[in-house]
Amino acid sequence: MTSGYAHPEVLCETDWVASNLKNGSIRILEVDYDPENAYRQGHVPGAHLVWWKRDINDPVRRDIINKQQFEALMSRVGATPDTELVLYGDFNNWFAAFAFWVFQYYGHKKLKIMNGGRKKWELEKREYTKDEPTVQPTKYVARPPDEGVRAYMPDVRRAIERAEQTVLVDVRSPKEFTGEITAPPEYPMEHAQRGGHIPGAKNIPWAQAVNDANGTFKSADELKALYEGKGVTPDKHVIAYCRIGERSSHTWFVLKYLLGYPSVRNYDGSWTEWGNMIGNPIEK
Ligand SMILES: O=S(=O)([O-])[S-]
Repeated sequence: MTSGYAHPEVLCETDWVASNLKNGSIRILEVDYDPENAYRQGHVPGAHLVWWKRDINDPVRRDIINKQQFEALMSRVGATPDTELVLYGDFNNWFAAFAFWVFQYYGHKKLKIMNGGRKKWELEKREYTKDEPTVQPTKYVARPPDEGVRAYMPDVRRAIERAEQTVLVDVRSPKEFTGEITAPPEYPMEHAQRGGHIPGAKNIPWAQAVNDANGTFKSADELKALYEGKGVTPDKHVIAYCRIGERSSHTWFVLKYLLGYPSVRNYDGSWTEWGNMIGNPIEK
């Protein structure tokens, strides 16, 4: 169900994907945390693999891919700036939402997330294949980055000073928020140097926006109650953050597209940058 969302066009249902698979009008990308236990076990027919660690994150610079790397990725999957890309993945679309944010940043606007991701496709026992698609590489030229979707450390400093106008949303687990642990509990990620959170941030874990049973997004009314109940209202500028900006991409997507908040940015430097910078104020 996509009704009630501010921008339902950025979501598609599994039925819609299944019926458009064969006509070649869409390009499907599976974005995984762990391809060995996801894409390589079988995927939606025609889906290309995007592995967050290799394809959308630069391990040397410890940053998102640069414009040239983005163009190379789009070229590899045979996309042009006009290609409609459907993203889905493991872990309730955690990494698919991260790809959505990175692709938006580099100006690719024709994007949809398949509601429910791998989980729902599997639950519905739909067709899977292990065959990897082959396509003719394209020459993709990205648009200039859209800085309107990204927040940087100075933006966060300003947000702390202007708390009546801007709200920071920490989407990590409560234990990361309080500083008891310094990496997501479920997965072997690198740890930040210090524990805690950015002063004044509200803790709303990202997965609260998802129905655990099938990985789909909660209804617009449920999402509204969740965020507005914690003071994250559409009249404020919102900055979402997590450890390195992946889970917070999911919350960015929910607030910007499903609820239609006018001013939402993802701080991908996130806790790893803020907390590791000695001198930055923190709370526990
Ligand atoms: O999602 S994450 O960047 O916090 S690992």
